[in-house]
Amino acid sequence: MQVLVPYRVDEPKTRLAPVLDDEERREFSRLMLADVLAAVRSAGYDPTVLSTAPLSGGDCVDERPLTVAVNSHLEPNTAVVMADLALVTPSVLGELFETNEDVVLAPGRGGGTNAIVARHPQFRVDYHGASYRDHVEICKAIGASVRTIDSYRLGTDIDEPADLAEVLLHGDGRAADWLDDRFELSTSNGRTGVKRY
Ligand SMILES: Nc1nc2c(ncn2[C@@H]2O[C@H](COP(=O)(O)OP(=O)(O)OP(=O)(O)O)[C@@H](O)[C@H]2O)c(=O)[nH]1
Ligand SMILES: C[C@H](OP(=O)(O)O)C(=O)O
Repeated sequence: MQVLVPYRVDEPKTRLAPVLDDEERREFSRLMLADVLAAVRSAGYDPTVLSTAPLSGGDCVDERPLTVAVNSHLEPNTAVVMADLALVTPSVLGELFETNEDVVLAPGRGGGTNAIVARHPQFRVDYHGASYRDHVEICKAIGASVRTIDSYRLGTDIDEPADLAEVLLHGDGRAADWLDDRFELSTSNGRTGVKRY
């Protein structure tokens, strides 16, 4: 199975700008990418980074917007795993990859789709907005069987400052180490967040 990991090189993780400056967002997003790639490899698969610009040898560079780029590299039996899943582990990826349905969806909080396995030849992605709902509708339209994976680790994409608390609480990769050197948990305002040391 082909495993694509989309990655936007320019201006990564803009929604983290309230707490991380430009250089920090670049560093942190690269470390999340590295953690995701390591987990895919440990699960027994060879990931391809679908990147908007060259990163290191072996990437597939495609400057077009996310949906167009992914669809043009979809072939039956392709997984798409986002690069901002800082909590992902080989075992949850194994659960995702070792399925049989035509399309397997791992929803993210807020309506997105954090990971997909697409085995049906007519399936196409449609990211942004409530893409999980859109992907279910696409499956209905093409008559594809669907399974939704209920997973905290696959469901936690790191988009907003509040998500960083999840990394401090449950991460153990390079991104979590990097964050742990700079931030600590803050429990003073109700919901657990992060604050700089
Ligand atoms: N190849 C490619 N990957 C993308 C593109 N836009 C986002 N991604 C990747 O898709 C995944 C999910 O991205 P989002 O969380 O929607 O956006 P983001 O760019 O990471 O962060 P924000 O700027 O805060 O929206 C991440 O792995 C991104 O690196 C794109 O246009 N092309
Ligand atoms: C790409 C997008 O990611 P989000 O903006 O939900 O993190 C989606 O999953 O449709």
